[in-house]
This record gives sequence, C-alpha cells and structure tokens, in this order.
Amino acid sequence: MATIIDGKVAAQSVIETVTRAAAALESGVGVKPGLAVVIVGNDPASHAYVNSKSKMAKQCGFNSVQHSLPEETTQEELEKLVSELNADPAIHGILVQLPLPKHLKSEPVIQSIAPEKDVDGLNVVNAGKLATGDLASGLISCTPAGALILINKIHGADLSGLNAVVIGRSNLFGKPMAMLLLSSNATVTMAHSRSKDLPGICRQADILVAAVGRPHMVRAGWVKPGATVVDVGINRVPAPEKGEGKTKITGDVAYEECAAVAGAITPVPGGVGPMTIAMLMANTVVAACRTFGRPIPKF
Ligand SMILES: Nc1nc2c(c(=O)[nH]1)N[C@@H](CN(C=O)c1ccc(C(=O)N[C@@H](CCC(=O)O)C(=O)O)cc1)CN2
Repeated sequence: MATIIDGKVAAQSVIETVTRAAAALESGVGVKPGLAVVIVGNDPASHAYVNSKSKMAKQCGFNSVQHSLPEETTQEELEKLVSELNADPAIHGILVQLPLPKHLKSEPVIQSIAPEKDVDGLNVVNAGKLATGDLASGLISCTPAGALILINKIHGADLSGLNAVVIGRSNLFGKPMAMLLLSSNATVTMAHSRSKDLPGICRQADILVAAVGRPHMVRAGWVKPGATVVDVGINRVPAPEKGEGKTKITGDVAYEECAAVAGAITPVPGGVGPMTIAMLMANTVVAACRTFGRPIPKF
C-alpha cells in the first residue's frame, strides 16, 4: 500500500512559517502583509474558496480584504479595481478568483495585476521568470508550488534521473508544474487530451501529476509500480450515500486502485488542495517582505 502524502500537515507547516514571517514584518516595519481577494459573480464553490482564503489570511495576521463584485460587473470595472489595488500601498498581494463569469476575459485582468503583487503567479512576467529558471525573484503559481513541496517530501529537492508526467496544460497548473519539475532536474513530459496513448505515457512516470478535471480518469493500469501519484483534480460528484442531492469532492485519480500500485499518493480531499491556500499565504508574505527589503522566508 502506498504512502499517503498528507497535504493538511504540510500546509500547516507552511502556515506556521508564514505566520512567524508576518509577525516579524509587523514588528520590524509596523506593516501587516495585505492580501486583496477579488471575486465576481455567484459561483458557490468559488465563494467557498475565497472565504477560506480571506479567513486564512486573517489567521496568519494579514490585512485581509475581500472584494465581492456582482455578476454583471464589466471588464472596465474589474480592471479599474485591479488598478486601484495595484496603487494601494497597504496591499502586497492581489488575487482574482477564477473562473470569471463568461462575459469577462480573464487574461487582460490577470495581465493588469502588477507582477510584484501577482500572488497567483499568472502574469507573464512571473510565468516568464519561472520558464527561464528564475525561481527566486518572481512569484510562482500556488497549486504547482504546493504540489512540488509534497513531491519533495518523497523524493527530496533533486529529481535527477526521474521521469515526471504532467497530464494537463493549463496556465494555472500544468505549465508551471512542468517548469518546476524541470527546474528540479526531472525529465518532464506534458500530456493532454490530444496526446496519443495517455495510459502508455503515464506508465513511464516515476512522478505522475494529474490535472485533467475528469473524475477518476487515471486508473491503476496507468501507474508504474512504486510511482508517486499527485492528484490535482477537484471534481464535485453526486454522493447518494450522504443523502439525496448531496455531493462530494473527488480527484482525477481512481484513488483506491491506484494506491494499491503507487509508492506514494496524494488524497482528495486533503492533498494538494490545502497546499493551494497555504502557498497563497506564502506568496503574499514574500511579496510584502520584498516591498520592505526584509528577509524572505523559505518554504
Ligand atoms: N485565482 C485562482 N483561482 C483558482 C485557483 C487558484 O489557485 N487561483 N485554484 C482553484 C480553486 N482553489 C483556489 O482558488 C482551491 C481549490 C481547492 C482547495 C481545497 O482546499 N480543496 C480541499 C477540498 C475543499 C472542499 O471540500 O470543497 C481539498 O482538496 O482538500 C483550495 C483552493 C480554481 N480557481
């Protein structure tokens, strides 16, 4: 049976470091790290994530600001808010929750966030720094940064000689995950819905990272015996066992059968998800420390 990689424990350790760094910043320069989270519309899951982020920011001792905008918000209104937050000296991190309602274009909004406040790491400046191997001066997308910490718990920081396969090629996860694995010396394959023989590609992986958005797509036969399997999927599926109309969260990996083959595996819930919020706090405190030239905590 595989080692279960506990994302809640790892996230708690990150949060403790963030909280200490925030307290040191406040006692040193009298300023709290400031995080502004922006949400547009009424999607219940997005509201739940944003509330968790705002609550965690308060727990870490941050100045936590939430902007909940109505569904009918225009592109101009949203970009105006981002521009005000860019200019606000009390705000060191800005996050616009995704996905945005269909009538809004996310890319111009993301690119309008000042790179030094882009705690989601999605601005081309931060994505470009990661792609060119500069992991020190930018901000890295939260979910891949958290997933790498979990992978390092099993394999250490140097992944030389290991084959890593990332299924999924989004800007939010797949691309930055592949860049981080490459920077750690893994031999990286990016696979996606148009890849030929996905199961065969996955069977080559010592580290298999699944971000496909389809419940239980990765089956035991896709997993190399002893591999580390990282499940990034957050799929809401019906849970009749919990009562009529109830739902539960499940991953992209068929957990039970893959755990029987893998050497280590992340569960859903309780794996990569909690690391996403922890790394958002980490990016915010790093952004604030940089603003004041204070020492940058290590995660
Ligand atoms: N601007 C962004 N938007 C979105 C991001 C992001 O990183 N930046 N990621 C996802 C959603 N997300 C954060 O926003 C997120 C997803 C899941 C979790 C989490 O802790 N999941 C728990 C289960 C929670 C539950 O039961 O509902 C777990 O896996 O244990 C945190 C954050 C899309 N949008």
